[in-house]
Amino acid sequence: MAGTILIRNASQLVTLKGSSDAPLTGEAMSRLEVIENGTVWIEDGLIKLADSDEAVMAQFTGNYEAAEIIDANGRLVVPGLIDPHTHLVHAGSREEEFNMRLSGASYMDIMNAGGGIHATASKTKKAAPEDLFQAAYNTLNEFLLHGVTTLEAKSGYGMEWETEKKQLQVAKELNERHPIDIIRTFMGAHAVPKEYKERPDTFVDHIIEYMLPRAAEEGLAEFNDVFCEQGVFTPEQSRRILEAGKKLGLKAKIHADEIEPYKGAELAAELGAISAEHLLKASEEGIKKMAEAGVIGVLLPGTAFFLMAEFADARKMIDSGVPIALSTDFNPGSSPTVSLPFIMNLACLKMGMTPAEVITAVTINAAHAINRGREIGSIEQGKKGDITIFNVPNYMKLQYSYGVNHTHTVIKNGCVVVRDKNLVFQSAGC
Ligand SMILES: N=CN[C@@H](CCC(=O)O)C(=O)O
Ligand SMILES: [Zn+2]
Repeated sequence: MAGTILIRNASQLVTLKGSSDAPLTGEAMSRLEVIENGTVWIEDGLIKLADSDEAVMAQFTGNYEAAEIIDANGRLVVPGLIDPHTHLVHAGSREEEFNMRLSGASYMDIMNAGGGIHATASKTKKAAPEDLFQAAYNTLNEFLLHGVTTLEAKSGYGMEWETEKKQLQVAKELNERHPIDIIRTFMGAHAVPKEYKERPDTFVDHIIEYMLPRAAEEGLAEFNDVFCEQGVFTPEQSRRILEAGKKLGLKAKIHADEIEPYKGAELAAELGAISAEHLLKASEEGIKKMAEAGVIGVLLPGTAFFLMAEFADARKMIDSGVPIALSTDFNPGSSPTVSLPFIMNLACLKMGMTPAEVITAVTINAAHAINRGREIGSIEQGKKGDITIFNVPNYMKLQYSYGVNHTHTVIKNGCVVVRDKNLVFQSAGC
C-alpha cells in the first residue's frame, strides 16, 4: 500500500511544473524548473508537494515517523520516464534478420519477402496468451529497471482480429498485474497480409468495417495507428483508417515518413493526429504543418541507429515549433531495446538535442503524446507519485556518461518498485 514518502536530498529535482496543459515547444522545451536540494512529498500515491527541502518540511503535516524517507543522497530526481511508442506484446525475436541486414539486405526487402512484421505476426498468432504475457512481463521488468513508469503498447502482429484482440487483452492484463501503466493502441494496419496483397483496399475496408468497431466497442484501445509507408499503406488508405477510428473515439497516431518521404507528417497535421512517429524523412512542409497543428513528433532514434539510417532532424523540428517526445520503439525488428536512457543519449549525440530538451521529451511531452499530460510527466501537486532517481548529480551528466543505465530508484504510484538497482515490488499495487 502506498503511504507517505519523502524523497530528500536531491541534488537536482527536475519538476517540469506548469506544463500539464500542453506539450512544451521551442525554447520552452528547456524549461525544466529545477530545484537544487529538492524534496518531494508523496501521499497515498499522489504528489503533495515538490519544492526546496526547507519549503516542503515547513509545510509537511504527515506523520514523519510513519513516512518512508528516501535519501536521494545527492542524486538526480526526475518524473518517472514515459515511453510513448512500443510494440510490447509479441512472440519471438528476429536476430537472423539482423544478420541479413548486416550483409546488405534492407528492412523493407525482408518484409516484402514475407519476413519482418509478417514473421513476428505468424509467431504471435500461434502463441498462447500466457506465453505472450510472460514474455512481455519480463520486458516490463527491464523497462522498470531503466526508469520507465508508463508506456504505450501497440497491437499489430495479427492483422486479423483474433490476434490483434489477443495482444490488446494481454496488454490490458499486464496493466492490471504489473506496476508500469500501459496505454493501448490498436494497429491492425501494420502491414498488408499476404492474402490481401493484390487487393489492399479490401483489407482497409475490413479494418474499417470489422476490426476498428470491435477495438472501440470492447474498450481495448484508446489510439489507432497506421504504418503509412511506400509499399505498406498509402496516405489515402491511412487517412481512411484514421478518420474511421476518430469517428469511433480512437485518437489518431501515425507511423510517418520512416523509410521514404511519403507526406505522412502532412497527413498527421491535416487529421489533427495527436502524434506522428519516426519522421526520419519528413518534409520541410510537413514539419511546418505539424508545428501549426500542434502534432507531437515522437522520435525514435534507436530505430535509425539499428536500421543504420539517417536520423530524424530533431533540431529543425524543435526550432520550427514541433513539440518533440522520444521513445524506444521497442519491437523485434527495428529496435529491440528497452533502454530509454540510451535513446536519450542518441537523441543528444545523433539528433542534436540538448540534455534539457531530452528530459522534456521523455517526461511531460511523452505524457502529452499519450494524452496523459494532466496525470503524469511532471512532479507537481496532484500528479501520480511516479519518480525516477538516477545515480548522477545532474541531468547533463546523464547524457555525458552515455551507454550506462544510471537508474537507481524508481517509485510508481507512491511505491518503491526499484531500490538500489533491484526490483522490489510484490504486486502491481506495490
Ligand atoms: N515500422 C513499423 N513498425 C515498427 C517495426 C515493427 C517490426 O519490424 O516488427 C517500427 O515502428 O519500427
Ligand atoms: Zn513502431
